[in-house]
Amino acid sequence: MACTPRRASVAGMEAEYVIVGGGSAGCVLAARLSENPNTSVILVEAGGGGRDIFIRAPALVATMVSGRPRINNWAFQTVPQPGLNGRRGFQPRGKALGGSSAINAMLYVRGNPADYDHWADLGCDGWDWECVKPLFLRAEGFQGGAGPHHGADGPLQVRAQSAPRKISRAFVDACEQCQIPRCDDFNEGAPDGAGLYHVTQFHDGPQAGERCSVAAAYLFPAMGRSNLTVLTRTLVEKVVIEDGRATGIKVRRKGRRHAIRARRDVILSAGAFGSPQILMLSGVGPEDELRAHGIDPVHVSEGVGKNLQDHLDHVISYRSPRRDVVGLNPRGLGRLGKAALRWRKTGEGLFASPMAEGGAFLKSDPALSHADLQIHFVIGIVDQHMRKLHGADGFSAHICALYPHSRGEVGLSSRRPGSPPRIDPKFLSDPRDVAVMIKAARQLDTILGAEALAPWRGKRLYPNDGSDAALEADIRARADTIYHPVGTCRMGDDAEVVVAPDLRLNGIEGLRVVDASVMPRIVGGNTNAPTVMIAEKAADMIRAGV
Ligand SMILES: Cc1cc2nc3c(=O)[nH]c(=O)nc-3n(C[C@H](O)[C@H](O)[C@H](O)COP(=O)(O)OP(=O)(O)OC[C@H]3O[C@@H](n4cnc5c(N)ncnc54)[C@H](O)[C@@H]3O)c2cc1C
Repeated sequence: MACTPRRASVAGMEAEYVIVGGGSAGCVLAARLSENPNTSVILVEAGGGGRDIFIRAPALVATMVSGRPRINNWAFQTVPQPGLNGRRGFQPRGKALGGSSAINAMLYVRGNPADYDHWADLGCDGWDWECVKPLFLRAEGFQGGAGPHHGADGPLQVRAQSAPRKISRAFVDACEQCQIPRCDDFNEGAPDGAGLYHVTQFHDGPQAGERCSVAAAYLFPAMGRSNLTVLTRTLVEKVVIEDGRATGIKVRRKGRRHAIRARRDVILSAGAFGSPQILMLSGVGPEDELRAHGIDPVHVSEGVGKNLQDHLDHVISYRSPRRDVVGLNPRGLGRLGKAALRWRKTGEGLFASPMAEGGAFLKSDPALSHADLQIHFVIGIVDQHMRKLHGADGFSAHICALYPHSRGEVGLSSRRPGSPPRIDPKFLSDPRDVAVMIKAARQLDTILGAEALAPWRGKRLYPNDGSDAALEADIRARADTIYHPVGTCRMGDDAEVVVAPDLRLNGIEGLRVVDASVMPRIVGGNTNAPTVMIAEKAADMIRAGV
């Protein structure tokens, strides 16, 4: 396996393509570009190898997300959010090969076809649904076989959950009792209704039951190629730009600085926080932000770091008298222990669960043309991203507004590479988002109060009287991200965009951004599959010389 070279020196390394960040997008690019034996690729990742048990065992996601301790997680914080009573939000991000797909909930959702048509309307030629749908299908290895809405031969293994808990089915029944129709597949056209999520999990071969991170899907099978070098535990500090052209990167590895040259392109795939941060550290970004940190502008691009969009999420939790849910108490931990042993033998059972088993797409207003809210139904109590632990057995349901109007930004907290970016989502800064979240919280309340969930319902955490004022207060006191930051290197064709629809950086040769940061507008669903699609399309364009 040609992973981190043991003896070869990093100094003096060069390749045609140098990819920064081995996350969802970076792994797709490294694998696709190195399919051509006549080209060479170096992939540089700050985190580790992405193969440990925390990543492979789906249920262990709970130990990574909280960032306490930091396992494969950058565990960023936002600046205080006035919309959230001045609280700092928490922003987990994957730090390992696989990136955030190594610590995510594995939910496979593409969003609404109309989202991509809207991208095209925003000046992203070639990114409408008709153009991108085949790329989703090419990426997918669906257990249920190929069909009009699924691909079966792609690297990303996708399956229906093998053994969802009874309570998740009861959640779907509860939705039906609230006139939300049943939906068997959220990826058959526009998602609408309640059902069980499909997951990016191996269904085939010796890894069956393990998480299928994008590294496991695309990169690991390609690591034997002699034209692909993968450097882990290597921090990219900046892009080197000479005479208006990106010629390579500066990295820090084992305490030493090195330069790596790119003969053709440097490709930034460091995610919605990492990519704008690296651009700014390289002198590319808003002039005031650069000068405030003593960085001489190499190229002023006011859009870098702007347009941050994320799904703000409100969660309601109940204790449960039943034992067929997850609880962090001696009996619950005993059940998890048994489930771990079963999973090791069979790849099945509670340890294979994404925890967020059930879901729904619904409308905050019946007059809307499509769903603008999404629910994640979780089989245990989740409070503050698992940073506040409860011993009781229980369940939680999250609801988020899919199309927020608030726009935030990413900047620098320091000019020192390795320091965290300044993240300001500006949650609820647009009052329209407050109104939608109040409606969302009320709908979730009604669903969780439905008859189907009665056997599981115990005492509710954080009860309120259900008035607008009480719901708003609860949202401002507790809501936070559901982990979908995008948009900070926006693609499009107007003067403020960071990248053109070919994902080349406007104003600098030989530099592209390929990751969730290029989305001009957040999609109405989870963001991993869309990011994989973006990287598949980027690989096509790069190979075609676009
Ligand atoms: C807890 C959590 C749960 C989620 N659940 C889901 C889900 O169930 N379904 C879904 O579809 N989406 C989910 N998401 C979102 C989804 O995983 C992300 O949108 C997607 O992975 C983003 O891909 P990316 O390539 O843009 O960035 P990432 O995958 O985050 O990759 C960026 C990579 O760059 C590396 N990097 C950053 N800076 C540097 C640097 N300076 N030098 C070197 N390397 C660097 C990082 O370590 C990382 O590996 C979740 C995310 C999180 C955090």
